Amino acid sequence: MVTRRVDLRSDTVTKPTEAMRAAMATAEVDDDVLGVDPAAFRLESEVAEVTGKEAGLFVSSGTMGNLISVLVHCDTRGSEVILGDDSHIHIYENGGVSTIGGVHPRPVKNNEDGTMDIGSIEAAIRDPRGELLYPTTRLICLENSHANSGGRCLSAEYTDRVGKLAKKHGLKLHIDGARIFNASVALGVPVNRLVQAADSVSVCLSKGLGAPVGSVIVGSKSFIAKARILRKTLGGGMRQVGFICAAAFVALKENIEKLEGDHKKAKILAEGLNQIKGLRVDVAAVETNIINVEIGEDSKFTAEQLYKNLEEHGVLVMTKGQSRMRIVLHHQISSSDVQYTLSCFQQAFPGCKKKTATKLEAGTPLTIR
Ligand SMILES: Cc1ncc(COP(=O)(O)O)c(C=O)c1O
Ligand SMILES: C[C@@H](O)[C@H](N)C(=O)O
Repeated sequence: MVTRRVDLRSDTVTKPTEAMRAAMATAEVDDDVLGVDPAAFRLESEVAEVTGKEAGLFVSSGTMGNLISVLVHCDTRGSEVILGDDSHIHIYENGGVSTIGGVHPRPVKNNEDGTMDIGSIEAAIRDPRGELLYPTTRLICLENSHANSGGRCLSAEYTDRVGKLAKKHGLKLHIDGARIFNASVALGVPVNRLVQAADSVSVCLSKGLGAPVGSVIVGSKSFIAKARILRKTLGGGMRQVGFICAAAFVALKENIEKLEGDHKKAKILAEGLNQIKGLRVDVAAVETNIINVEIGEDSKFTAEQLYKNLEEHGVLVMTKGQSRMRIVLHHQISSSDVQYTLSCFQQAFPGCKKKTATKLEAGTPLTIR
């Protein structure tokens, strides 16, 4: 019988801490649809402050944050949004920008580091003289950190270049910042600098920061005013929402400092997995809390079979196709959980690669049972 559970499926799986539960129990709440919930206002103001934007709006999820942001920027029929072909908005949000918002997606190839070539973005911008034939480009979306590339971080300089391109063509720039705090910590760059060029950002409190629910979108006051109306239209107006905003405020205050530890554990786990014969991990690409693990063609396992093997030992991951799986670290995964996870993989793949182990950071002993 499995006595241990190590949930590495996502950083969305965390449970509220005691401090979050206490904050929820004592939260001062009121009707947020009427704009008077004090805990919601406090959280929105704090996230706006941290991101350097004028205002914020609490929404139920990152998906809703992205949807509202895209629809506010693309509020005219026939609008088109340029976004990564491997972006979360394009891949995992049920095509909401189109099915709900009537916005046409214009995917541009994501590079392995989560960026899109600036030239490719510019080439995708529609020529306004073709309006008889083409949709009208109104928005560019970036994602930082970039989940499907394995949590890779977009630099402030790259983001500024995309912002400059957007302005040159009269476009807006939205950043899916579900894990912007992970990028900030990994790069050592303040969040407000990373998103300086953006007209709007969707910031998840429910990912690496560990809040039970919610995101905050930030932007100009006029953008947020429109977003508030659209949130209500989409049924996202919540009444005494301060209960969950209070927990998110605790997450914002207490958990940013834990992100570096998540990243270090991810690196240690990545190093260990990459030493296992039959697995391949691009360790250098592990910049934050996400690890993509490739299962070798010569392996006896498919991702699904390995998933089941790990599950029998209480280790939960996500599969991504036949030969890839994703592991996501979060603040409720301990170093001991990392060691246990490595040993479970080791049992499934007996034998280490012949290559010498990649040098670990000093002081990070790695032992594989
Ligand atoms: C990069 C990214 N953006 C947006 C989302 C959507 O967030 P939610 O699951 O809260 O809708 C996710 C989900 O984890 C994500 O990874
Ligand atoms: C799966 C995906 O939608 C989710 N955002 C995650 O990263 O866990």
